[in-house]
Amino acid sequence: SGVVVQATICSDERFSFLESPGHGLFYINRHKVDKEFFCHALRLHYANCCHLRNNFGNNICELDLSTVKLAIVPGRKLLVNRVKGGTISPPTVPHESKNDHQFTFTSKIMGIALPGVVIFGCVFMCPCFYSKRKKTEEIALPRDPTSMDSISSFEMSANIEKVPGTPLRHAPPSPRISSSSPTDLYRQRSIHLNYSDIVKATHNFSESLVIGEGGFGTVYKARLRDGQEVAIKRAKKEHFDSAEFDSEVRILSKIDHRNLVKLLAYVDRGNERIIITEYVPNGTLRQHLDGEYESILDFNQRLEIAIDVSHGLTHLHLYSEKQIIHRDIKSSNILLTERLRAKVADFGFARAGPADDDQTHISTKVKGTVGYLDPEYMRTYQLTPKSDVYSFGILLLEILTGRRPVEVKRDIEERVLLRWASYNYSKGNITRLLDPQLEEAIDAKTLEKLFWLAIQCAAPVRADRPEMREVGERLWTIRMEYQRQTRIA
Ligand SMILES: Nc1ncnc2c1ncn2[C@@H]1O[C@H](COP(=O)(O)OP(=O)(O)OP(=O)(O)O)[C@@H](O)[C@H]1O
Repeated sequence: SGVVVQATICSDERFSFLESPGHGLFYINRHKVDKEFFCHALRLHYANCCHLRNNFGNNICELDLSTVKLAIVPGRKLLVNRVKGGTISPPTVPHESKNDHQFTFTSKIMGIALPGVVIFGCVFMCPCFYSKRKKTEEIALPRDPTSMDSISSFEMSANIEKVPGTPLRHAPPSPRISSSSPTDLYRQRSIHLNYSDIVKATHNFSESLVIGEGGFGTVYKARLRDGQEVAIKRAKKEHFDSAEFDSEVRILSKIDHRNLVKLLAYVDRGNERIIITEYVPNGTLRQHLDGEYESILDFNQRLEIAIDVSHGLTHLHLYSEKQIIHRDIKSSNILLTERLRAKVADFGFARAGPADDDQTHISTKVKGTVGYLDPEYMRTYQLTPKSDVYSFGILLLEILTGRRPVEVKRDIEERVLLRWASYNYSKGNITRLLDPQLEEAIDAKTLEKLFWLAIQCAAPVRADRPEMREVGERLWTIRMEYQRQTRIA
């Protein structure tokens, strides 16, 4: 006598429930789950702009958008736990067959445009895209202790002998520590700091030294006793028990590359989680593209920035001790030096790639920023370095057009950058795509190669995306050709 209602929504997950008076059965992908889990997952999909037909689930889960909408404002971070742990089957992933590589030009464009249409539909239909909010919010399903993500976090922390336990995960908060006991101090590259040094350097975390506010904390600019300028990121209390702080520290401590922001030290004790990195003085790429600085980035500078980012990512993917996937490549995470060279920042979502050579991917919860998230990763929960390549494709489009991945105030057909760029590329309207702030006339062939590269990077299927190293090489060649042309002209 119950009524079965079902809907297929984004990420290929099938939700169904049977409700009869005083009783309910809830399923995700035909696996029985409890109501709380069901509703949490449904809210997540709703928040992620899936269109739920006939108000599916609204009566039982009270899908009040105001509780979740803030998590998916375009350009903000999104954190999604995967549904797994034996109760729910992971989606099957299409094999990277030969056919995957045999798209014709038109089908590629179509393939790229279609997810754009989906995003576009979301932008159009989902009121959450219209809400504005400064701070990042996260939403997460209850953490599953058997998930690979939590296991690898645990294993990684066991490997870092210098990282003390994070007391807040295991014990009630202890009072703020201002001593210089060795446990509250992590020394890296000869920087010796303790909590009181940091309090001094930041004038007791003075508002006047704040240079930024991110999802996980406030960033201060400070000068150390030896005169060195540093950025000090102080984690927010509510994020103390998150894995992001540990992740950022672990990853940063192992890498040293001129296109990646360097970790200098960190303090991890009591209520404080503080990361000290090199200070990169010239703002973010997004601020430059938004015209917040006096001069507009010229075309050559933009190419150099793209090359720098590709080199930083190639280092993470290929040459660091462990393969690292950044997972949050976006223009506001690219910091610029005085000479306008780029450094990739914010490793809060970074994680190690597959440990085994035979493994093609890791299965993990989806993290990243809306607008930059690899659709295949979102659908399958399989993370590979190609997810960074996807985000890089969107970033390259930003660099060329000056636009953000999603701009809700634009006309409908222009709201989703990838879709708009793919459409115009396929019609041969390439010069239309170029940032109008650029005063130089750029050769159409150069632009075509660049847009094609960006569109390929942001292909919906990872098999169609180039490796990051190849991306860097192609950018390098395009820049050489461009410079040769400008010298001749
Ligand atoms: N090393 C640094 N040097 C100079 N400025 C920095 C540095 N690190 C961060 N900032 C500034 O602080 C801001 C906040 O950085 P943070 O990495 O905490 O967050 P975010 O990436 O902007 O936001 P979110 O966490 O939501 O992605 C940056 O946008 C940048 O302006």
